[in-house]
Formats: sequence, C-alpha cells, structure tokens
Amino acid sequence: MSIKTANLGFPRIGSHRELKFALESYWAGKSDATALLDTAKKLRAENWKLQQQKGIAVIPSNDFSLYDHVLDLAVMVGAIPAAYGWKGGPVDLDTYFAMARGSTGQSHDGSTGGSHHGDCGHAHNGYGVPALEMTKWFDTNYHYMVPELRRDQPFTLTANTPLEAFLEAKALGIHTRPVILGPVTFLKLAKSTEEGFDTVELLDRLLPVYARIFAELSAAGADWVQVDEPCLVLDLSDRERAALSQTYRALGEVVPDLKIMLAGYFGDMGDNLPAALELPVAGLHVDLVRGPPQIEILLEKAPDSLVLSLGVIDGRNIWRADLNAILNRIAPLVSSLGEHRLQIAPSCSLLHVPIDLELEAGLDGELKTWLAFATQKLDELSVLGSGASDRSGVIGALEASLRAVVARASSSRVHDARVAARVAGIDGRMKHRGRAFLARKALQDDRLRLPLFPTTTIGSFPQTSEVRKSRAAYAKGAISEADYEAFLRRETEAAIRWQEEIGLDVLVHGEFERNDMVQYFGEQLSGFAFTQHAWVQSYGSRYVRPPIIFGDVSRPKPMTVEWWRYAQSLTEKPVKGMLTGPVTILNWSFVRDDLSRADVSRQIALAIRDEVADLEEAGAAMIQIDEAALREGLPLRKADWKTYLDWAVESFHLCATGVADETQIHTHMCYSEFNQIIDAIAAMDADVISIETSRSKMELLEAFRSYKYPNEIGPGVYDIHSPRVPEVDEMTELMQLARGRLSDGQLWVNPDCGLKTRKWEEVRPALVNMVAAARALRTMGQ
Ligand SMILES: CN1c2c(nc(N)[nH]c2=O)NC[C@@H]1CNc1ccc(C(=O)N[C@@H](CCC(=O)N[C@@H](CCC(=O)N[C@@H](CCC(=O)O)C(=O)O)C(=O)O)C(=O)O)cc1
Ligand SMILES: N[C@@H](CCS)C(=O)O
Ligand SMILES: [Zn+2]
Repeated sequence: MSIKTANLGFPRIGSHRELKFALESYWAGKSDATALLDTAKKLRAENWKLQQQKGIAVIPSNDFSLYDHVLDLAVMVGAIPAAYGWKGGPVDLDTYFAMARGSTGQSHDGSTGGSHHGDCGHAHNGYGVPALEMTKWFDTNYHYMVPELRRDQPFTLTANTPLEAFLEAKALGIHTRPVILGPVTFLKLAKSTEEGFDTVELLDRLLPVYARIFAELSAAGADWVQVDEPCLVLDLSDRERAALSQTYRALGEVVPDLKIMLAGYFGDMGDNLPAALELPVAGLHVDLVRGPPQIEILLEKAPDSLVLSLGVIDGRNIWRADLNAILNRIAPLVSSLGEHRLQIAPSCSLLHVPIDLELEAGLDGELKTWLAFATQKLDELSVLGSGASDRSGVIGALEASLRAVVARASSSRVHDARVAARVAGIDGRMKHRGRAFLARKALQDDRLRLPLFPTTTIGSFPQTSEVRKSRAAYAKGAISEADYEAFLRRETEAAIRWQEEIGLDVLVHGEFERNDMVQYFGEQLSGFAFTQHAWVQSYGSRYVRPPIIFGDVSRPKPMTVEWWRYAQSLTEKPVKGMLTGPVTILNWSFVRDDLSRADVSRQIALAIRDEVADLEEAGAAMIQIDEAALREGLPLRKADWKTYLDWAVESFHLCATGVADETQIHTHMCYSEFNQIIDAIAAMDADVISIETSRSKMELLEAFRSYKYPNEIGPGVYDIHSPRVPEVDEMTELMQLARGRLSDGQLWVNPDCGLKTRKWEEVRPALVNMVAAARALRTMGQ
C-alpha cells in the first residue's frame, strides 16, 4: 500500500527550450503551424511519459499552453475582445497570438520575441491590434495575459481543450486528471472594460460553460478534474467567497460523476480554509509548504469524505526536500484520515521551477546534491508516497535526503561569519542619507548643472542578436575573453557617441555585457550559483535563468565599475552607474530557505552598498539602483505588506546611504501601481525615481501629487513595450500632464523602462523625438 502521488502541472517549455524555438520560428514565418503544433504535442507526450515513468499516480493534462494558460481559458470560453475580429467558432492561432502579442494585421509578424507585452503593431498606429495587458501571476515571475470582460460579456465553449488533452493522453495509454483554472480566479484576475462592475458578477453566465466542459470530460472517461483556485490564498471579498460557494455547489450538482480536486496554492488559505473545507467538492489541495499550520485545521475540520492533496514538495523553489521531516509532519494526517483519503503533491504546479538538474553538468557537485528541479521533485513525490505508509521500502532514499539536509545545514559554503557579523552590525546611520532631500538637491544641482527637464534612459540598449551571439560564442569558448570584451567596448562606445550626438543629458553605458539584470549580478556575487539550462518561463517565449542563492552573500570584487569607468572615459556628460537592487535580485532568484528573506536581502544590500561606494570613488556622480520587483514582490495578503515594505525599504537604504550628499541616487520601477505603497516609495528617499507611466497617461503620478512627494521623478513618456515610435507632440503632451501634477524642477524625461527588448530602428527615432520633446518643453509654459 502506498499513498497516491499527484502532480499539479509540469513545465511546458521543454528541457532544451523547444517550445521557445518553435514559437519564435513560427512567428518569424520560418515554420508553419503544423511544425509548431507537432512540437507542442511531442512535449506533452514527453512530459506525460516522464511522469508515468516516475510512478506518479495522478498525472495532469491540459497543464500545457502555447503561450499562457489564462489566455487559453479566455479563448476557450470565447472571451475575445471585438478588436481581434473573431466571428465565433473555433479560434485560430493567429487570433490567439494576436491576443498574446498584438498583431499587425498580417498572418504572422516576423518579430522574434516580445518584451513584457505583445510586441507587434499597436492600434495607436492606425493599424493592427494591441496585445492584451500582461501582469504577474500571483507572487511569481510568471506573467499572464489579463482577460478583458464587458458587463454583457457572453461566454461560449469554443473548444474543449481539457477534453482534447485528456483524449490525447488517453491515446498514449495514460489516464490523466485534466486541469482547468477555476471560474472565480479567472473572473477575479480579469479586467472589466467598463466602469462600475465587478467581473465576478459574470459567474452565472460562465458556469454553464464549465458544466459543459465537465460533462464532456466525464462522458469521455475522466473521473477527476483539478480545478485551480489560487485566489483561495488571497484576501477575498464576501462576493468572491459567495462565488466560490455558488460555483462548487452548482458544478457538483450538474456533473456528479466527475470528482473535483479544488486546488489552492501559493500560500496559506488562512481564513478561507474553513469555508473551503465546507465546499461540496471531492478533494481539496492545500499548500503545506507555505502554510504548514493548515495541517491542524485539516485534522480538526476536514469532512469525512474529503480527499486531501497535501502540497508538501516546494513547487516554487529548487531545494531538495527534507523527506524525513515531511513524513513526520504528515504522519498525524495519515493515521487519522487513512491512506486512501490522501494524495502527496507539490505545493503548486511545477511550472515555476526548471526541468532537470541532470542537465547541469557545470554545477558544483556538492551543491547539486542539495537541489531538486521538476524531474527530481517527481522522484521525491514517489518516495513520499511509498514512505508515508511504510518507510522500510525507501530507507535508502530517506537516508540520502537526510545526508543532504545535514550537509547543507553545516556546510562552510553556506555560512560566512564575516557576512553574518556585518548584518548584525547594521546601525541606524546606515538607514538614512546625510542631509534631507532638498539640501542634497541643492548640492547635486550645483554639481551636475543639468537643464530643466533633463533627459536620460533607464539603462539598457537593444540586446541585438549580435550581442547575444557574441556572448554565446564567448560562453562556448569560440571567442576569447579579450575578443568578447573588445566587442562589448565597441558596442558601448557606439552607444555613448550616439547618445552624445542626439543630445541626451545623462548617459548610460547600455548594459551590453549583461545577459539579464539579475543573473549578471548573481554570477559575480559569492553565495550565488548559476545554471546553464535551468530556464523558467517568464512570459510567452521569454524565459529566465534565476540564480540560486545558496549561501551568505558577499562581493568578492567590484562588478560594474570597469564598464562604468570605460563609458565615462568617453564623454564629458555624466554616465549613470547602473545596478540592480537587492529586493529585485531576491525576488527574481531562487532563495535559500534556511534564512529569512529579509536577512538575505540585507546581505545583498551590503554587497551593493560596496559597489555603490566603489562607483562613487571612481567618480560616478549618479548611481541608479533598479528596484523593478519591489512593488511586484508585495506579499499576497495585505496583513503581510508592512513587514515586507519595512525590510525592502531598509535594504534600499543600506545600498544608498553610504554616499556623499552630492552623489545623486536614482532608482527605477517599471511596475507602477504606487497608490498603496507611496509611503514606502517616499521613505526610500531616492533623489530621482523613474517609473512606467506612458500608458496610464500620467495618472500614476496622482499618488505622488497627493502625497506632495518632494523628490525628483522621471515619468516614462515612451512605452517601450511597443515597437511604435512615439511622436514629439505626444511626449510633450504627456509631460504637460505631468507638469499639472508636479513642479518643473522635479521632472525628468525618460522612457518607461530599459530598451533591451527593442530594436535599434525603433529606439533611435524614439529617443531623438524624446530629446526634441524635452527641448520643446523648456520653452513652453504650462
Ligand atoms: C524585466 N523583466 C525581467 C524579469 N525577470 C528577470 N530575471 N529579468 C528581467 O529582465 N521579470 C519581469 C520582466 C519581464 N520578463 C522578462 C524575462 C525574460 C526576458 C528575456 O528577454 N529573456 C531572454 C533570455 C535572456 C538571457 O538570459 N539571455 C542570455 C542567453 C541567451 C541565449 O539563449 N543565447 C542563445 C544563443 C543566442 C543567439 O544565438 O541569439 C543560446 O545560448 O543558445 C544571454 O543574453 O546571454 C529570452 O530569450 O527568453 C525579458 C523579460
Ligand atoms: N536598468 C534596467 C532596468 C530594467 S527594469 C534596464 O534598463 O533594462
Ligand atoms: Zn524597468
């Protein structure tokens, strides 16, 4: 006897990024739909077979997506905005990708890859349709397409994709449990296109579509369906709770033969758990990695007939599990509920971890024994499934797990007494600059002598395929370090010359040497490991390789100073030092789980503080510390915000307060809904903050206006997520709107974010226009 193992979802991208290459080739018109769909089918089959081979009892289907699973659901239920020209019936690939990436009106567009958003023609051009908005999926670095719903939104089943997936697996002889995103989470994540209505109100119209999907699944032989409602870990309104209750009462009644495994994940269900336990579903999945105390409530309150799926293997991190500790933790449930009522599962879908540790030939041997990627997590599930009823059959695996846990806890690689002492020595003086902002501003203005409405950019210039190829060639040993660096110097010099030529006031070196704004720093800091193949989907065909923070963090040597020094040597204009901040490095890495995130952040901050000091020492008058992920790293529950913001702001201070008052500290945030965190932004006290505002027509500045925020701000005037080149007038108009909210002396002129995902053909005219807009502003009254 053993407890059933269940998986909630497997990464879609392929262990060698097969999906990315198939998609980008299709978009570029280099291959056809058949080739793309064949690759997708092959990946699905490989994933199912792998899980079968690993002995997973409950294997998911419909966890695959060509681009994004939220988009898939919107398309499946016919929630397709009129602009995409869908006339009913099955939805073709071009419509699907138009929603994902925008469209130029041609069948596919030839651009190989996006930015944060769909990247093709935009409606502002007078042709084409913009992509749906994109935003991060809960607190992950995965981004989903935001469905757009109107008050009179009809829903209709365009294709039963869970059924298709179920049948595809069945044809391979694999019985699966299809996955579908739940209707309440779907509606909650959607955006209403009209004022004054809550998308959850559309539930009555959506439920019949689910009922049909479920009925067809049941008729085809499915016995269970996994319905994901990650909203169960959020603060829910009464209406949302009522919607959950209505949904599961209704679906249970219409298709009684299909058992629902309702899955909540990404945290503790907290006050939603008792209500979830009362829903008339056959099973409930709980995330016991992020919410271990839920076990007590399950023991006390789980109804007799309910099957519990215990999310005990971390689906959000890459550490090898402490299998013995997990078995001990769930033992009371095993003895009280019995094996037949339990399933052993990852905390959430494995979408958020890389696929296979075995591919990491370059990773240090000892560190490797501490890690588990998706494939290894399947093995861990199997051991737990057997071990939960009888440990004797898995003694070897349990001993190996224990050895890894003990070795990691006591390893000298993990602990560095100097780092711990430095964190312990953080004192109040490191938490603020010398003088208050206005006094610093006077000193900085005197030093920098910038014009009104100074122009700058956010840091990166296009990462052309030439840049990427050169880095890949260097990594493979095909070109020498000297040749690679000479290439980067040429790129940097050309960027500096061009910025001078077009008249930007504050220059950047262009970040050509960086593969990614986080990975680049991870590769240079002690306590970090980096991988070769451990890609994780960020959105669509864009993936990241998050660094692994395994030990105490320190900086062996300066990381960016030489590139800054070189760039500054080429010009009289100021060049900004360019760094990624600790909270962003933390949020976009796999972080050790044996130290608080606050302390890891402090350690990174102290390393960045040293880099800031070295840049200042080298002569940098301005240093930018990007905190792109500070806002998006907010905890899911409001009650946890203050603690997070306190240490996040403290970390920024630790980076920024070692410099003289004459040195101007910049920060940049590209996810900019600031209303709820404006106190924290003000407390950061950066001399200049650049933010994303162009799409919101400067409305995001309202938070700064009403707060009477005194420091300087660069509200983005150029939407870098679109290939479109903004006109001079548009940018002056946007700045005029900004002038209505802030004083002239506070304002900078810059794009929304870095330009790494854009092409030079777009960037050149856009920045020429931006400089012209700033010049025009200097002569214009408000
Ligand atoms: C700003 N964003 C970021 C997030 N997270 C990060 N860690 N970084 C970010 O910038 N989160 C939120 C947003 C949006 N998210 C993303 C995520 C990913 C990209 C992106 O452009 N990804 C690239 C990969 C970038 C990278 O690491 N490149 C490496 C390796 C490149 C490579 O594959 N080389 C090839 C050969 C190259 C060639 O021949 O052309 C190879 O090795 O085979 C590098 O540059 O060295 C992606 O392509 O997915 C953007 C925004
Ligand atoms: N300096 C970085 C910030 C991106 S959020 C860049 O320009 O790409
Ligand atoms: Zn940005």
